[in-house]
This record gives sequence, structure tokens and C-alpha cells, in this order.
Amino acid sequence: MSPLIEIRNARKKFMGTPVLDGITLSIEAGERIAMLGPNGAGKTTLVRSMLGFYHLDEGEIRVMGKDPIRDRVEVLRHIGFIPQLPPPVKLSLDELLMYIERSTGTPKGAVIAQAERMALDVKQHASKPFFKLSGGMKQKLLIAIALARRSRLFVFDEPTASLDPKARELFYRLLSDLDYDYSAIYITHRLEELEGLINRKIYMELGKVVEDEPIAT
Ligand SMILES: Nc1ncnc2c1ncn2[C@@H]1O[C@H](COP(=O)(O)OP(=O)(O)OP(=O)(O)O)[C@@H](O)[C@H]1O
Repeated sequence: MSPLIEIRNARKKFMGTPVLDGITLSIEAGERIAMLGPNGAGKTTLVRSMLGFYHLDEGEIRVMGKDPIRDRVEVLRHIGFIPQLPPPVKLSLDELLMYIERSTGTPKGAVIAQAERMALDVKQHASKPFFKLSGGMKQKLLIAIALARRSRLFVFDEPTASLDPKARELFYRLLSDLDYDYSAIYITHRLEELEGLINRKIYMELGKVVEDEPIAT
């Protein structure tokens, strides 16, 4: 079986500066990875390239055997992505959840139930545009959507950055409670928070992977 994600010699420059400098990585199903490294190391660029947001200058990425740019819809169908900065969606929460139900088959009620477990009352804000929620509320709703979809792979880009301590705790508890074999990539600056949730850590610096090791769970 092909790996979940296969990256071969990925290279990308932004304005002449290498941001991905020859990355080769293989990620198997069931791996739960902390992706670490200083600001600007290229972590977000790497995961966004896996999701088909960016074309590489050189090299190749395959996700579940597919090209994330050519087969983007198919690749994203299996991935729950929580971006670092939530997109400025103008739809109300009600409209957004209806749209998600229609496009992904994820029942609105399932998202509302997950949101409740993150201490977010969706019904109270149903007519509010998504972009008018607070940063933490946006993050909670995006987390609820990803979890309700029961994605095979979660890609979390600093998912707890805007969450208060209580919500952070709830988020990690929800992940621990998931009852199926998912894979995950967490971009984070707080490795200690992921204790018990990860089995591999990858450290990036200046567009390169400089450390890659398993973690006993
Ligand atoms: N769309 C873009 N256009 C130009 N430069 C970009 C773009 N996206 C990222 N960069 C640059 O690429 C470098 C790597 O950015 P990236 O967001 O991948 O880093 P990161 O490791 O995720 O950092 P952080 O921990 O701060 O989130 C930075 O120098 C950034 O300014």
C-alpha cells in the first residue's frame, strides 16, 4: 500500500528565498505528528503544499497516492484542515453548516454536538456571520466541523493558538476520545500539550527537516 503522504525533494521559493529546501518525507496511515520549528521555518508552507494550496518549484507530493493539485477535491475529502488564520467566511453559522451538510454529508446536528463539547453554543449565534465570531469561537467551530466529519487525516496549524486554557483542555480531550484510527499533523510551538496524542515529531529549520524521530506513546 502506498504511504498516506509521500514527499520527494520538495522545493519552493518565495520571492527568491528558499522556503522548502529539498524535503523528502514519508508519512504512514496512523502516524500522528508534531511538526515543530522556529517562526518562518516553512511548516505552514509544507502542509499547505500537501493540501494543494501551492505549486512546488521542484519535487513531488502525493497524498493517498493522489496529486494534491490535480486531484484536490478527492484529497481534501479525506482531510480535516484547521488553518492558522480562519478564512473570512461571510455566511452565517446556520448557512455555513447547511453548506457543509450538503457538500460533505456531515449532519449539521453532528457539528452542533461537537461544538457543544468545545463549549460553543452554535444555536445562540446561528444568524451571525462566521467572520464576526471571536478568534477563539472561529477556531472552536472549525475544530467541531473537522471532528464531526471524522476525517482520516487531520491537519491542525496551531489549532489552540486562540483558545482559552479551558477550551484547549476540551480540544485535547475530544481528540483523545476519538474512537477510530485517524492520522494527524499538528503544527505547534507547544510540544508538551500533545503528550499522549503523537507518535512522531518532525523539526524543521530554514526549509529543511533537521530532526525526525518516533515518540513512544
Ligand atoms: N504566500 C507567501 N508569499 C511570500 N512569502 C511567504 C508566503 N507564505 C510564506 N512565506 C514566507 O515563507 C517563510 C516560511 O513561512 P511559513 O508560514 O511556512 O513558516 P512557519 O514555519 O509556518 O512559521 P510560523 O511558526 O511563524 O507559523 C516565511 O519567511 C514567510 O514569510
